[in-house]
Amino acid sequence: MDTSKLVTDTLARGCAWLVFPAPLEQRFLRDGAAQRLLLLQVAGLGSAVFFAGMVLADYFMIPDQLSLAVILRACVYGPICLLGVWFFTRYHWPRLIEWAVAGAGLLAAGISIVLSLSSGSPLAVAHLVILSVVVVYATLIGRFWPMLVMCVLIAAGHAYAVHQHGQWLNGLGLATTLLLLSSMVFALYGNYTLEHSDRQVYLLDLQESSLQAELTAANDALALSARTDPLTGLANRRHFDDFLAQVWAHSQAQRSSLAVLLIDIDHFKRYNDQHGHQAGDRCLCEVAQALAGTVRKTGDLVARWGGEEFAVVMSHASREMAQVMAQRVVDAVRQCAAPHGGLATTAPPVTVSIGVAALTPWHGETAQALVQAADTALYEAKARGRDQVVCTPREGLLQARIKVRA
Ligand SMILES: Nc1nc2c(ncn2[C@@H]2O[C@H](COP(=O)(O)OP(=O)(O)OP(=O)(O)O)[C@@H](O)[C@H]2O)c(=O)[nH]1
Repeated sequence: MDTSKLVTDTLARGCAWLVFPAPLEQRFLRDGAAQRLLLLQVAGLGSAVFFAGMVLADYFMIPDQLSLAVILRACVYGPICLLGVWFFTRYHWPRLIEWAVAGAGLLAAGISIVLSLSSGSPLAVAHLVILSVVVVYATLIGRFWPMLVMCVLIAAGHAYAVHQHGQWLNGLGLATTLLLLSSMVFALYGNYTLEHSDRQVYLLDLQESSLQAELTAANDALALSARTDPLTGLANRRHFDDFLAQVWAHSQAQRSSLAVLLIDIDHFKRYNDQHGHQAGDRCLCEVAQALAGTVRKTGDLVARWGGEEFAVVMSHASREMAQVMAQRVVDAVRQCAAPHGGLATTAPPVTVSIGVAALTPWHGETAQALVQAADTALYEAKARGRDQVVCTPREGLLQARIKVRA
């Protein structure tokens, strides 16, 4: 299934369970991985500092266990947290890192429960409020499902601790229980809402970028078809005109020579009459291929001029270079697989006649005049018996003629 359909379906279905179909979920994790990692790195380092700072609460509430608290906070939780941050910075496991956040929360809560249970202080039960702080801190950054599991386990640990303290449903035990449960409900609700909107926004972004990509592809295809001849796949007349105008301007600025070749298939009407229009189309394609295979220099363009005529623009090409290229085209077409067969004198191969014109453009001349000159040369090639190249006069002479015409 393609991504854009998957995204549309998922948007329509909604993501109430905070999980996308597998390929989308993988992409969601991958795309958000760098940002999540940064957040969790900062939060992980912050939690090591924050949890060490909790030693102040230990000092006031369970002074008899202060040294154990320092050991557990500074020598157990802190290093494990730093190790986790190092591990996930080195190994990018976006799914596991979310569960590691829950693991860190559970470790912090576990340490608080151990400290509370091992203390004989009258405030040992009140010390369990730290669990609410742990829950809020973790759910601010964690993903919903790992946080839900963490909350359930912390709630069970808390219930066990107040039960051990003998304050199940009374006094401070009840107060810390209510505080913990309400913190969990609010924190999880906020967490769910945030993750839900996070996912929704991700889907909408994805949908927009895939629509954008489709639009760009459609525009590109449209632009390509607007300048391509559908039968031969060569550039069409419009593209030829635009390209010639560009090369002309460039050659004028650079004072370099350019050439135009006009190519016409000989006796093509007879070919059509003999073999039918479809075979004529195939023949046009073969000639087009022969042309494209011969004129391959970047900066040159082969186009279908219209009907059975083709045209070539050669940038940075002198009259002599263009003449050599035209002769190669004549040979290539003669060798291509299309047998003429329509006329005894030209059978077996299909042949072309070519008119060549080349000059260095000066002000006052136009590209159209150059094409006109190539057309006149083509006419002459036909008149001289076809299957040949005729070049316009040398540059100076051609320039003079073009000026006279203009
Ligand atoms: N099959 C096919 N034939 C085409 C296409 N476009 C033009 N033609 C045919 O090309 C032929 C051109 O004929 P003419 O202009 O008389 O030229 P010619 O028979 O090639 O004769 P010379 O150019 O003088 O050698 C016509 O029969 C057109 O129908 C096309 O797209 N496909």
